Amino acid sequence: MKVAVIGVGAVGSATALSLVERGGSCREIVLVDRDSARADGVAADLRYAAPLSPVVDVRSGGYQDLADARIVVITAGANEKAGGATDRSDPRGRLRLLETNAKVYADVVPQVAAAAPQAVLLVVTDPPDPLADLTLRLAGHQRVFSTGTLIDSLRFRVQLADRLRVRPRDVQALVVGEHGTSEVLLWSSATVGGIPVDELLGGRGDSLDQVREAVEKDIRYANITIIEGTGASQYGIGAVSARLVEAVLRDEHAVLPVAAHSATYGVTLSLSSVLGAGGVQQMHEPAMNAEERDALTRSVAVLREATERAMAVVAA
Ligand SMILES: NC(=O)c1ccc[n+]([C@@H]2O[C@H](COP(=O)([O-])OP(=O)(O)OC[C@H]3O[C@@H](n4cnc5c(N)ncnc54)[C@H](O)[C@@H]3O)[C@@H](O)[C@H]2O)c1
Repeated sequence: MKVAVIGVGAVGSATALSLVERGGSCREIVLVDRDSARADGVAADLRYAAPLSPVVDVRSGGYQDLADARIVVITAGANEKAGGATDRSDPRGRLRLLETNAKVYADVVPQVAAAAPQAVLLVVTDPPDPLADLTLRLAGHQRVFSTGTLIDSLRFRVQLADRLRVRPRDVQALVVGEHGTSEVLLWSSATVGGIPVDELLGGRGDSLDQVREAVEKDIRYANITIIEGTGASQYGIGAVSARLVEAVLRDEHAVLPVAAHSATYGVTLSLSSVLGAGGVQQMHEPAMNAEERDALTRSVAVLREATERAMAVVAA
């Protein structure tokens, strides 16, 4: 099975490495970048690592090489550092990249859709949710989803696990809404072993308000913390993207907080989504208290406005 990655910068190359190392789900990886020398270099580097993994061929190519790809992962575009989106006090966050990256998508998506008309399209570029709505429009089909808040939900689980001294795999906790500053952390349904996390945190004598504030800040701005150290957040999202590719190729019906267009809300947002062949097959609303529901309504309003701006860039 063929997988393509468009944009072979920090995130695209980390995604390709994770695809090679996870192994088994794809047989061929094609890397495409407008900087073809970069795609050639990353493909050559990875090809020499591939013999250590289950059989996979890695090569660079052009859009013509996307024929028969089952899924195309799009990471092309400016990142937060290049796009000046690294100010924690700026509520726009990743939305600052919207105009720049909508123009990149206007170039990339029609070429992808023409070369691989049956492929599922996974949007990774920031801001991923409005760009996924734009991709729906540009590709002319519904097999589009974004990485959404899976990365934020993993960060939430890791932060809670650290504080509770349990392994992150055993923490059930979701972030929904926008992958961005308006995202909503669902504290009311976060559990460990069936026990609400609030109860466990309270039992440790910690001030719940203080813990919440610290955790929310760490998660909402985790990208900036990473970028301050390395210039680009890449390994976490690379692993997330490879995991999502696997869920689609294996038709897993995996339940994950990824984003797809919701007819109910009229935008692409993350809820509890069922992922398999063809992309997101069902979306369900996790349990929320009134405060969380209000926050989700605000997040949807942010996404609606951003999606309109993305469409306007392409219409102009
Ligand atoms: N969804 C998430 O959770 C998440 C996490 C981290 C980063 N990101 C986003 O992923 C994107 C990529 O980040 P990065 O750090 O890899 O950036 P990068 O600058 O390292 O790489 C971007 C690549 O895209 C290529 N590119 C640009 N325009 C292109 C076009 N028209 N056609 C083909 N290729 C093109 C560039 O040549 C470059 O190699 C950014 O928007 C970043 O903010 C998203």
